[in-house]
Amino acid sequence: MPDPKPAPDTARNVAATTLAHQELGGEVRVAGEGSPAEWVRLVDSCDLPTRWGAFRLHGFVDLRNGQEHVALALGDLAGSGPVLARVHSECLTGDAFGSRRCDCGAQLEAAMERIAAEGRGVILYMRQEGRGIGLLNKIRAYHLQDDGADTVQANQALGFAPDLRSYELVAPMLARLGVQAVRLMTNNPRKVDALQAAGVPVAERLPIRVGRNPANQGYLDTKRSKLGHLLDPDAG
Ligand SMILES: Nc1nc2c(ncn2[C@@H]2O[C@H](COP(=O)(O)OP(=O)(O)OP(=O)(O)O)[C@@H](O)[C@H]2O)c(=O)[nH]1
Repeated sequence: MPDPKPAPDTARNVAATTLAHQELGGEVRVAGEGSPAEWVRLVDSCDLPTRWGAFRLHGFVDLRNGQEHVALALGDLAGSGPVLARVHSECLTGDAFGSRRCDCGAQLEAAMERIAAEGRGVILYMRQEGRGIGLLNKIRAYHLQDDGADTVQANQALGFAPDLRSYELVAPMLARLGVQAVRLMTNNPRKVDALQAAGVPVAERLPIRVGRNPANQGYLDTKRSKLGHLLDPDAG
């Protein structure tokens, strides 16, 4: 039997790691104080050779809570013209384990491949697992979906909104990398609106319809019908 579920407001995945604690020193700010540009710090960068190309990996910390985020970059981001970009939300099950319950892993790989082919672009990998409810709550949500709930109903049954993500750190992270405007790979119009509202010029939205399979048909149909994703049911 699973352990009893904690109250939703204690369940957010915001625990600081050891490295983040070192970086934070005495600087932890209370949420809402200052501006997004002050909340995020670029800690360090390194080369990251990958299957698709030689990326640079940039590590950021959110000074409000110690949450760590990364950017995978290729080419001259500060050069002229909007940068091919993806703002990807963490999905351990899809990105690392090859889960077929969602389309996340296929989208991440497709984005890296497109950026490598173009020779310029960036992926912000935001640690907002499970649309912000965290990994263990996503497992609870999957359990409910095993029993018949859809992805929105499962979040709601656990006491969460369907989507808890925020995009306020995207603008300062991109600015730190020299990006002035993006061509955004996404099927999610709410993400485009959220980025524009946060001060990120989105010059173009590029669909990224990959990874449909028999195990995620219902999930993708719910994203289209309840969450507003621009997904053609017959798209590959
Ligand atoms: N709570 C919850 N989160 C999920 C589920 N399936 C995937 N996720 C999370 O959803 C996030 C990805 O959301 P999506 O809606 O696929 O993508 P999006 O980023 O809004 O839109 P795209 O840019 O088109 O991919 C990741 O954080 C995943 O961990 C689920 O059934 N329940």
